[in-house]
Amino acid sequence: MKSNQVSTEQIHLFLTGHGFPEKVDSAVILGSGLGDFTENLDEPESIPYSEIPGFPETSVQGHTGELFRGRLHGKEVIAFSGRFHHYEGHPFSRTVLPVHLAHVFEAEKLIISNAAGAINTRFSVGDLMVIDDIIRLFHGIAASPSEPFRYNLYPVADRVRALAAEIGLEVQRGTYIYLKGPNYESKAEIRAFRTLGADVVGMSTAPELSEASRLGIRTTAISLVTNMAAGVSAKKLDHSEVKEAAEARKEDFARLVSVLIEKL
Ligand SMILES: O=P(O)(O)O[C@@H]1C[C@H](O)[C@@H](CO)O1
Ligand code: HPA
Repeated sequence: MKSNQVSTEQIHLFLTGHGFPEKVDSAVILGSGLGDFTENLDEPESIPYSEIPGFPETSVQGHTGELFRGRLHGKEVIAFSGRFHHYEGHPFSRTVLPVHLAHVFEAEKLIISNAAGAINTRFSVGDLMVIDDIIRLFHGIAASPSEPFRYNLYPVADRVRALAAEIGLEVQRGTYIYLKGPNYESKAEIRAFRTLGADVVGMSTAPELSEASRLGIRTTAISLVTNMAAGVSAKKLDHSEVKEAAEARKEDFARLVSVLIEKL
């Protein structure tokens, strides 16, 4: 597994030489605007992506580009504050670098998060949703032709919702449709996606999920609804909504991830 000729094992060696543990319990990939989760880590340390050999930089607003380590409930955690999107020009092999690192750190759990637009009219801005199925359109991810798209969401969404309920949080469950982006969808596309059964739409997560499943990492994926998708509300879409919605729900998002790290 190479990124810019630096293997994930070499990156692991670099990080353990800079205070990171050999192994972690959980790895968390933080979606747009969700980087403040790292404020909840005990004894946090971080390294900017720009200082890690083989790490690309992030170019999307709301992704700081920093790798954190710390502890939560006494468990070792690494958190990627910033991910690599295919639409930024990264090949799929690079979009899954955080997943490869979770693997070399032998993470028992991976929690993937993202900002998403709601297609389901029963959803609202600020809703948290556990992904229980994925639709991909137009963009293959598998390394070789006709390889099936694999993903294995662990555990079942009901368990995530039950744990959320224990801390007084209501969490939706539903299907995430993956679009390459970077532009938002048209109203007609959103209507079409609704008929296909999609509940939210976003531009990440599916490649990471696929790779995590291939590597056998138990993975849970959470969307934060940052806006109603095109045409679902009359409001004009703007990336600033992503930041605002994430800011408004950052504590609840952190509580949810925290209980998943503790009890899943
Ligand atoms: O990294 P995520 O999936 O959270 O980022 C979403 C998709 C786009 O990059 C951006 C849309 O504004 O947020
Ligand atoms: O409406 C959206 N569409 C696609 N990706 C998104 N990420 C946040 N909101 C959206």
